[in-house]
Amino acid sequence: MAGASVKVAVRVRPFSARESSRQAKCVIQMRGNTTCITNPKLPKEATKHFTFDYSYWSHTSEEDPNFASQRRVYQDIGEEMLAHAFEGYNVCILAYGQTGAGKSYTMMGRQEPGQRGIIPQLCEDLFARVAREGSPELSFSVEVSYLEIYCERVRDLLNPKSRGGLRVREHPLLGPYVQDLSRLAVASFADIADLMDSGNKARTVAATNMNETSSRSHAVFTIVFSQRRQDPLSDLTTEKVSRISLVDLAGSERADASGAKGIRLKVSRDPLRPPKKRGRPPRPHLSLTPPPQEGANINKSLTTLGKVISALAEAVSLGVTPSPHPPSGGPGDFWGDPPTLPRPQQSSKKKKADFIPYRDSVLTWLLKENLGGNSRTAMIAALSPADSSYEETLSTLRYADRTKQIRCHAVINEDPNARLIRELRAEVTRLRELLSAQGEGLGGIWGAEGAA
Ligand SMILES: Nc1ncnc2c1ncn2[C@@H]1O[C@H](COP(=O)(O)OP(=O)(O)OP(=O)(O)O)[C@@H](O)[C@H]1O
Repeated sequence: MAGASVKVAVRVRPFSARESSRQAKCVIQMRGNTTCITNPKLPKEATKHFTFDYSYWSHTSEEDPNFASQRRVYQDIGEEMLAHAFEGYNVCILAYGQTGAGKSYTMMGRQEPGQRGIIPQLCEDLFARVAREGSPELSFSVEVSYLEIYCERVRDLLNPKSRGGLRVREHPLLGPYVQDLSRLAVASFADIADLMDSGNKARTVAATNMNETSSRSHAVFTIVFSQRRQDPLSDLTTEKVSRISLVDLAGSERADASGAKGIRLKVSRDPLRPPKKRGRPPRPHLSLTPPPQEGANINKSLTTLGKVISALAEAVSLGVTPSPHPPSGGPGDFWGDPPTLPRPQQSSKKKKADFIPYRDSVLTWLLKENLGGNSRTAMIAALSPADSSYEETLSTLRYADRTKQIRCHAVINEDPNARLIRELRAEVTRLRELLSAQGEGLGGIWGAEGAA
């Protein structure tokens, strides 16, 4: 199979209060799937056009027939990805874009009616479908984890005691994972909504020029969804497991553009000292006083993500299938400086394909399978409409354009029994269809003969 391309959507939000107060001009137009951007400093310069799987116009309001609501975005992207998860594929939805462009709104949204984002809608649909399809033969289990990567350190958002610094390790078959990350079983949408809520409250935020509550970290919400089927004919139990990764990336702008330059994590106590009181540590908040640190570190993961995307796109243009499983040689552990892997002699095309720098950041290492590997992946690039953000928005559009070229090679994650039964069932269906087609053909001839 050639593999499926990463689905790419872009979405433009309304003006923020700050942009409106500065009489911002909208530099984005959308027609069908095409997004156009005009340079406000050179309005006579040709408008740049980009075509994506979806271009969502959310700059106006519900009254506008072209307006893309939270529901519409979910129906196009979330529903498709959930259907793939039920088929047994790993799926991933990533939100990318400048600070304040609307990533968290698209992924999480707000509590008010009609404002919920992809993650809560997908979780609700998942449990609704589980309730509809569950039977004595088919049972489901759902587990969730929620982590943030802040300054290349992983923190468990579902463990009130976690202060970051969890190790990322590699399982020989299952790939990279976070050691000691909580994975909590949930039985209903209410359970998952509670966890989401407490995880969101624990995220590292800061006020920036672009966004009053800017998420400064990359947040990865993962649902491990298992389907166990008892086959009544063979009496075999088969299992399919899919991993649903929902990722809200930190703002992609240069640190100085957001005003985030010169800020760093400020917690109300020394993070190396044990907490005095029991319970959740205070929510990390950033202040503008201490020396710079954050920008470079956040950008390490984002810069590497950009390099991974470029390398994957280049590999596709060279006609090479890159492997997210490069020749192993380093330790199965990623903490601190990534190991340098010894590389065997290979053709220059193959070399290029293996130079996908997944290991250069925690984010890309954890999302390795979702970027060109065993996953169905979608990216939503959030755009600011304002002329003041022109450069950043153009760079987001170019990033999204490159992402379109990536192909993933998803397989159904099932045990060998499940695969055998599924293949035999498909074979039976194929033979039945063949027989009935031949029967119809013969019936047609006989019918014609009978009529003669
Ligand atoms: N499509 C939209 N419709 C209405 N409001 C929106 C939309 N997109 C974003 N907003 C609002 O704009 C503000 C910034 O959005 P959001 O927090 O989602 O940005 P972000 O890209 O996640 O930023 P950061 O990287 O700083 O966390 C929020 O108040 C959000 O509610």
